[in-house]
Amino acid sequence: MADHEVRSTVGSEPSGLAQLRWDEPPEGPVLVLLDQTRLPAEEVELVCTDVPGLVRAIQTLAVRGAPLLGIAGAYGVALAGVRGFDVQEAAALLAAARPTAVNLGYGVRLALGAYQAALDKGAGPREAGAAALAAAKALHRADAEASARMAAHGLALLDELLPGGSHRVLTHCNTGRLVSGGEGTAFAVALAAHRAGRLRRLWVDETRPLLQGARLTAYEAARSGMAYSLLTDNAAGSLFAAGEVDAVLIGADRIAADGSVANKVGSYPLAVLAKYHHVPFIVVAPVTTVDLDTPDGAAIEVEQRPGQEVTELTGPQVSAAGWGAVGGLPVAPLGTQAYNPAFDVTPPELVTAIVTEEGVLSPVTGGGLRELCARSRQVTIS
Ligand SMILES: CSC[C@H]1O[C@H](OP(=O)(O)O)[C@H](O)[C@@H]1O
Repeated sequence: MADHEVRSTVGSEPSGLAQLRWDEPPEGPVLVLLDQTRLPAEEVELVCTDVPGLVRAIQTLAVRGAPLLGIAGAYGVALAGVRGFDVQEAAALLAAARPTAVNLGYGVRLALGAYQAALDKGAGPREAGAAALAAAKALHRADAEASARMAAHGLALLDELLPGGSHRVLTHCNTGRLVSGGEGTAFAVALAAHRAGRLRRLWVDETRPLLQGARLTAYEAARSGMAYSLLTDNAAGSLFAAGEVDAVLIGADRIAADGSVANKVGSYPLAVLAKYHHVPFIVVAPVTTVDLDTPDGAAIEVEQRPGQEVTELTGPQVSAAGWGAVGGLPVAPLGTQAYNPAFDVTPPELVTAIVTEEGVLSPVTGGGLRELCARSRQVTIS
């Protein structure tokens, strides 16, 4: 069950609503999400009281973005545990909600492992649920810390690569606080550059078809005070040709063992443009987005989404018809078939650097990735 509770409408100042928070009202524990399908028009909180409601929120991108999906997945297992639902079934439903972002499965497994370990030590279901909740909260904190460290590493890299000290950065999709326990991944680097007085402009790809750039990155950029301009995805090429892009900063949903990067569809063409125009193409992602069990880009499952998201002008929304029901403005003849992959894959040779909380990997090699992951500290559950 997931109910909309309008807590605020968008004003000039951020409402301060958290992108995701655990709450324990008298009627029982809930997971509260800032519904990203309603932004930027409304800041609406979605209150999830059970796992099917959270699964629908994930599938309709009310909650989205790899790191935050991991956190939401962990809280989903905790919600099942503390409310006495079937935790194994809940974990399976959550892990299958979206296939590409590896963080989702990671978060689910982390909380499920804590739940099972508590049971193995003789705890009852409620205590085990509390252990899963502690794991989810620990992941939430760890991601916020990772975001801050990525921002610092990323800004240092920009300063090293772009000595002018006034960076024009292009970004794709949305990678700010709406995808993270902290200030995000790629957007957090741009924010750090802005705060340091070294961001001349953020070029924001609108990111068709769900417009995460226009709706969400512009929303976050506007509130940060940085100079930014929105562009249609197909205008990016002319910006490169005009010499207006100093670097590309993007996030990731899954990084394979060879350094191939799955990210929002439209990322691969930017990597080709960056290569042709000798512009750094920088991926910013926490180590939890690296999947050493997936050997290469061809092995990454790319989510295929409903064609209506292309043939109608709107984002997905939850409705009586369930997730994926889209009530938009048709922009193509009725019955038009659409190709709508949610992601594409960029090969490592087109990636200048991968910035993680453990440091920067450049050039991108499988060995370097494994070494970086080996440095990563496990999430400590207090
Ligand atoms: C840094 S995670 C953000 C990542 O997630 C987005 O996908 P979606 O909006 O479908 O969740 C996109 O790939 C971003 O780069």
